[in-house]
Amino acid sequence: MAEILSYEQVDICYNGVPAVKDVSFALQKSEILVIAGESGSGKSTLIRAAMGLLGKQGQVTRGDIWYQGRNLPDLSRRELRRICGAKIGMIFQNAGASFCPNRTVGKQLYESLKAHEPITKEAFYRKAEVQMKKLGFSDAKGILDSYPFELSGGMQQRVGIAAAMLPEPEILLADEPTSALDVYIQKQVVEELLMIRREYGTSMILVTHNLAVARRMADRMLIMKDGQIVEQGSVAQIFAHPACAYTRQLLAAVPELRR
Ligand SMILES: Nc1ncnc2c1ncn2[C@@H]1O[C@H](COP(=O)(O)OP(=O)(O)OP(=O)(O)O)[C@@H](O)[C@H]1O
Repeated sequence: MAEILSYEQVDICYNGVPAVKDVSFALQKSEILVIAGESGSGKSTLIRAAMGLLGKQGQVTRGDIWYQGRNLPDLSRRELRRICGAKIGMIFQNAGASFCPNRTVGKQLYESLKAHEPITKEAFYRKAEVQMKKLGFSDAKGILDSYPFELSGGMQQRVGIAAAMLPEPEILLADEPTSALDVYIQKQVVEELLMIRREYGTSMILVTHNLAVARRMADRMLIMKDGQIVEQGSVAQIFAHPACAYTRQLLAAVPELRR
């Protein structure tokens, strides 16, 4: 397998206070890597660092994050903008909440794709409909012609994820994409993400508290505590034979992902 994104001995601080300490791991091509661990352990910080989204207080103070031979923390804002979105997409807990209320979903997705690649409106609608159908949307045209308020929260989230896939990024970084959703919609979002990997071979890092989601989706898992990786391994190995006491504690109560 080929490494597509690689963290090497990364330290990250906010206002000089360490949040991530000496973290090394690599994401392989087409792999789904789940990062789990208690609140405040540094999971979101790790993936935000790749996108240059640590804010004014946050800084990678040591180590490298390699993508296509380039160390992401060393890139200028302009260089990073060319990679983020187009090559590395990111989705958040409320991916759908960023839609503007008074323009149709299609218009907004067209504008955001146009920022990454030159494309006519007609070509955009053709592409978006094909892509959304691939991801399990039965009425892609109806959704594109809707205003955001006409879609349920769960549908907005699913469309937000489809939107992140429009430029066909190689990597998708997902920060708690299911945590604001009821279990039924959670399952649809999980299936959508798995379909993305099947259809496009996208590599993913998924941050989640939800170990049922982790079990359904992950090839490999990293367990974080206090800014450090305390355990990593295949999902089968982590669930069947957790080596670390903290991992055993985390796994003690895993709800099933219901239909
Ligand atoms: N903008 C910020 N300014 C200062 N400290 C921050 C900032 N963002 C995060 N931190 C701190 O960095 C540490 C790691 O936070 P982070 O959000 O990465 O953890 P997490 O594991 O993703 O938590 P959660 O599961 O609750 O989202 C925490 O101690 C947090 O308080």
